[in-house]
Amino acid sequence: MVMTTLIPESKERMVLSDLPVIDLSGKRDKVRKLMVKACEEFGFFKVINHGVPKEIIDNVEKESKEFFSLPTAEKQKAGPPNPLGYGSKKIGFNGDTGDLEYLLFHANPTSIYDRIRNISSKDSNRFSSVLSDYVDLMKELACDLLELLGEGLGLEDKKTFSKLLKDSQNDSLIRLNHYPSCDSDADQRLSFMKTKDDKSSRVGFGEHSDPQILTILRSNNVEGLQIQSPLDGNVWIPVKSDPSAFFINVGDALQAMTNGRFVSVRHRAIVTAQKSRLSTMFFVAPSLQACISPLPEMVTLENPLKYRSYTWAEYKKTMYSLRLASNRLELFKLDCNKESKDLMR
Ligand SMILES: C=C1C[C@]23C[C@@]1(O)CC[C@H]2[C@@]12CC[C@H](O)[C@@](C)(C(=O)O1)[C@H]2[C@@H]3C(=O)O
Ligand SMILES: O=C(O)CCC(=O)C(=O)O
Ligand SMILES: [Fe+2]
Repeated sequence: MVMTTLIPESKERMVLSDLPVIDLSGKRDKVRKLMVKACEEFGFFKVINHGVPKEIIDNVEKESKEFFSLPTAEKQKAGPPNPLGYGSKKIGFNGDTGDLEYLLFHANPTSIYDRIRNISSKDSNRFSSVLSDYVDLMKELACDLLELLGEGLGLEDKKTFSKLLKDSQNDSLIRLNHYPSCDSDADQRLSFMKTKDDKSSRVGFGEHSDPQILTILRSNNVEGLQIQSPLDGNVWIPVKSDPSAFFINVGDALQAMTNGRFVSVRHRAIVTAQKSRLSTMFFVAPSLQACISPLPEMVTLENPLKYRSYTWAEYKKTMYSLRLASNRLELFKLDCNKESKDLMR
């Protein structure tokens, strides 16, 4: 099992030798400890030996590649992004743009099938069944990870997190992103940014944190994902692509439930490659009625209550009214000093 730590380069600057890699075939008690450490330090880790069959992963990549190569009019049959459906360039409702196209669905077979059955030039049954199989496996993997985290944190109910996903009304999503290669005509039109080595690159998906509990990301063999350094918000750490692995990130809801012990990592996707990039995200979300609030065992005198309770529906309403880069969870933060004083009274 590989697990690396921060290496101080100088007093002012720290560099990350590598990001945490967790081998899920390792001993359970070691795996859960490493996962908790990774969620506290980075809000991000990679999992290997995850047990998801390569064939299923390859099928998703093949089907999404085929879908994104269809004529625009065909892709649009998956519906305008309202917010679910097929979207291109526009992200959300508040003026965010990026150099990508995407499919965004509720992660259940009926929603997936309903969205893609109208795409006549594609075997939509096959596409739906490949995605549904993938979603089933993502749910299984996510439940395992959430239970490991519950155990690792020593929660009284180890299934606190996984129960939210097991709820039949869960609001989890599946997203397929396609970032065209740099030499496309879109080059001329899109916003540019400077990377660390001063090379120009395009914004694929701008910086943000994921609002949900946990995200499981997988991409083809093309770089692009970056996470914000936990030590310096101006430093972006490139994540080396690994198509055989999954990348896990903590979302805002898990940060809130752990009362800030786990960090919802800010991340972004940039486009520098000469090859187009395909990524698939499974976002674990509770039901709309679920109440998200810091767990009692996460609130201590040293770490007083940081967030107010909210329903997932309330959080979604807020997030859709804001820009991609906004720090949504800040709006649910309590005045820690005031709360501690109240507790002491
Ligand atoms: C600009 C937006 C797009 C987004 C909803 C939002 O108003 C703010 C959060 C965005 C995000 C980021 C993570 C996921 O990709 C996503 C599906 C989500 O749940 O929150 C997107 C939303 C979206 O693309 O609809
Ligand atoms: O495509 C990627 O690698 C990241 C996309 C992302 O962060 C998202 O869709 O929320
Ligand atoms: Fe994201």
